[in-house]
Amino acid sequence: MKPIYVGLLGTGTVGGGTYAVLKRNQSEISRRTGRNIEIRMIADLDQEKARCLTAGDNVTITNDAFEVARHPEIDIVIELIGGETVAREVMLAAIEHGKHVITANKALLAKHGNEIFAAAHQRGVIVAFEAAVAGGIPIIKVLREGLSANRIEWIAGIINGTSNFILSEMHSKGLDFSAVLAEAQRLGYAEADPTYDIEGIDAAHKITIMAALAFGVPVRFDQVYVEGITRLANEDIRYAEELGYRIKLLGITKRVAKGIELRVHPALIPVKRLIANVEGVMNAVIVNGNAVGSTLYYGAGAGANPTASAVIADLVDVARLLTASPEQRVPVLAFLPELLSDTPIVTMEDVETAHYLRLQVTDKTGVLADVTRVLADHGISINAMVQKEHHEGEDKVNIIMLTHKTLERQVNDAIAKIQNLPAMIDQIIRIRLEELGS
Ligand SMILES: NC(=O)C1=CN([C@@H]2O[C@H](COP(=O)(O)OP(=O)(O)OC[C@H]3O[C@@H](n4cnc5c(N)ncnc54)[C@H](O)[C@@H]3O)[C@@H](O)[C@H]2O)C=CC1
Ligand SMILES: N[C@@H](CC=O)C(=O)O
Ligand code: NA
Repeated sequence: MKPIYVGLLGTGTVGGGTYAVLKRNQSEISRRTGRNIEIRMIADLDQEKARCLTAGDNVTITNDAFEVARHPEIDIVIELIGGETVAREVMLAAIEHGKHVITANKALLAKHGNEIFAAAHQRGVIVAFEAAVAGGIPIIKVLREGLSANRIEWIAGIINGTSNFILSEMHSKGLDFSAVLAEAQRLGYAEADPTYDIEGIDAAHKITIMAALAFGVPVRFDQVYVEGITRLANEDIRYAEELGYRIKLLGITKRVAKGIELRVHPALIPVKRLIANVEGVMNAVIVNGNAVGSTLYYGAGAGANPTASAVIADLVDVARLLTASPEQRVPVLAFLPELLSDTPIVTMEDVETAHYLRLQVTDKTGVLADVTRVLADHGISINAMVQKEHHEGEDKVNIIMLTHKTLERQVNDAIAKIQNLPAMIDQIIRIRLEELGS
């Protein structure tokens, strides 16, 4: 039987890994698909890089991604160039030319997914994107197929390898933020613009995609609440630890009475939870369904080989479905496109969580009474409180409070009031706390 011909766009970290893993595991993969899958054309602006990678293999190399996307011989196009402009145009061009498309580009799907999915549906081709969320963890497969018996209640995940790597190194080695980021970049984990990683934007892209699959809603990146790890201080990581918590950057989406929560922010998690102990570039995602309960998925969230594993799993899936009619395929967002719902995303002010608050105050009597009065006035009850001893010669103390679950709006109002008390020395630090129990 004729091999399946693939066009590969981009031979960087993921593209290079995809080429190498496909070559290495070719015979094993053919035993699964019954057909050979051959990368026949490659486009990269840096053609030399592509030549080194293919080392004399029978592959046509070009710097024009559109030439590959439109080529009549190509059955499947894999987009691994990143970005949102050319990537969007080339994906749409490939779809228009009847190619099935595979991408690892979460930014593209979170922002332009609705357009791309609609174009693919109309043309009857597949859009596959396992590598776009949580790297090598097959979480898209889980949400689309494995848990399809469930009404998904919530998802919480460590879904950015770079920021988890940074937090882990800061925590375990006390290393400086920028040195760790440079190492993550060297290892190929970080995005082309690493602010996407450290400011939570990449995690927001991924939670947007997971929310769409979990709840059967369109992708709505513009409505995610996003807060990164750049304002986290080492002392908060230390104080959290003393209280039995670890700080992680979480992507969370949850079904609540008013709609769907969709948020990314650092959070304290009890150290006893497995997910609190996920370190380095590893990712982990908890999916809670109303039949299965909580399930946990763990694996490498970034890097050449783990991401290639996900890209090639998509290749195998598409290869198996090439002869199936569109109605026989699993819907791209897990629910039938005509049955997607318009459940609203709730604003952050309407989200209810517990909080860690660190107040930096002048060490004098009456301060604590003033603070607790404001909290009580706002209906905020305190779960635990610690006063950290001040350093010699300093007039400042840190008061750490853990609150019970409270509406974000109430906490915002209370923080604003407390911030104005004369004893306050610095900005109040607030980090949300997630128990992540079942
Ligand atoms: N690096 C990782 O661990 C992961 C990356 N991703 C995603 O995979 C995609 C690729 O990421 P990386 O491989 O890390 O990037 P990269 O920067 O290492 O590679 C991109 C490649 O595309 C080429 N390229 C850029 N624009 C092009 C154009 N217009 N035409 C032809 N070639 C072009 C570049 O020359 C480069 O070789 C991105 O969307 C990224 O978000 C997803 C999961 C993990
Ligand atoms: N930059 C991303 C790469 C994978 O999606 C990350 O660090 O997780
Ligand atoms: Na994945």
